[in-house]
Amino acid sequence: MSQGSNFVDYVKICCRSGHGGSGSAHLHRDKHTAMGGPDGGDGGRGGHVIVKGNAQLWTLLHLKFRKHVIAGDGESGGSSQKSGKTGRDEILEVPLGTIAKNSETGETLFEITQDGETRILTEAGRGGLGNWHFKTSTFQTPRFAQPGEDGKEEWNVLELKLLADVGLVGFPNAGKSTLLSVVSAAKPEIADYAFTTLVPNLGIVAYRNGRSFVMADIPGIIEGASQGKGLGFRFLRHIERNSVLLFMVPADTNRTIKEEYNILLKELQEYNPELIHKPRVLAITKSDMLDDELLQEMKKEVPQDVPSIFISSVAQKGINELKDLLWTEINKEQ
Ligand SMILES: Nc1nc2c(ncn2[C@@H]2O[C@H](COP(=O)(O)OP(=O)(O)OP(=O)(O)O)[C@@H](O)[C@H]2O)c(=O)[nH]1
Ligand SMILES: [Mg+2]
Repeated sequence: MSQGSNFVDYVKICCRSGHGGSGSAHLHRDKHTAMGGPDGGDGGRGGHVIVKGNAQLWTLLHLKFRKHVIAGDGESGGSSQKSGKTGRDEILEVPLGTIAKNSETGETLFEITQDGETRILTEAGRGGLGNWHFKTSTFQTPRFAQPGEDGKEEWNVLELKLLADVGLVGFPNAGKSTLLSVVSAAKPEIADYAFTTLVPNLGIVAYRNGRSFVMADIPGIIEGASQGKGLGFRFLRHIERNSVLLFMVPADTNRTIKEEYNILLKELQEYNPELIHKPRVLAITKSDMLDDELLQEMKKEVPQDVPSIFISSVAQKGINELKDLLWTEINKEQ
């Protein structure tokens, strides 16, 4: 995260849910009744730690500094069967696509996919029952009630997989970050060395008539990324959800376009065969480096089984056509 990234995809939070309030052991008493029956109310449940989906959020950044989250305790029950107040819930709002895990066991608890969806992350203690519950025909005056249940304290992890419409797939230096910086307001780091991008960047791409889509710049994958080499492996998981994959091959590759495209495909397939079924577009980047003759040559050797386009982020060539191609593919899928 040292690159000033606006993207946080992992937070670990200590969550404490509230204790349940204790039930009341009150016996009814008024002017006319000296020794009434049991009327102690139930204790209120403690507060849960709750996770709630919010479609307006894109990162977990706002939770980065919340190391401890403490929900309120439930209150004790009162006389006249009055229930104790419920403890205050703590609600953590998260972007869609957030996965909750127990940090100790690594077990996945749930995933938030809908706006407004709520799930309990750390369950609160139940309130204790008041004494009137324990009254029977042979036992008229229970002078005891149930204590409230304890809350829980546990470490949980929230993890976000990018929910982007387009994921950029290419070797380091293919020009992925440059493209993102040209089509969106995102300002990823760009440099002429490999692995400039160490964390994924998100950008919102403005399209015609006020419409937009989300593009994710994913750190470069290299040959063997699916075997765990290079950084790509750690981040490949972010593209599992991207609905369209934009393959990027630089015009100055020392392989042929087809070769490089096929290597990228193979990497993805080895990592997760399902990725192969996602719609794809191929962009040949840095086309400003080609003279007309070379461009015509190379156009003949592009793979025919994928929509493709020559672009130059630097010279702003082919960018609108690329957006058209992507838009068509994004909307085909739905
Ligand atoms: N001539 C030319 N150079 C480009 C173009 N796009 C990117 N570059 C250059 O290519 C180099 C790599 O660009 P990046 O955008 O950082 O590449 P990347 O794919 O994000 O690389 P990693 O983050 O390392 O995976 C930089 O020096 C860019 O200036 C282009 O359209 N034309
Ligand atoms: Mg980059």
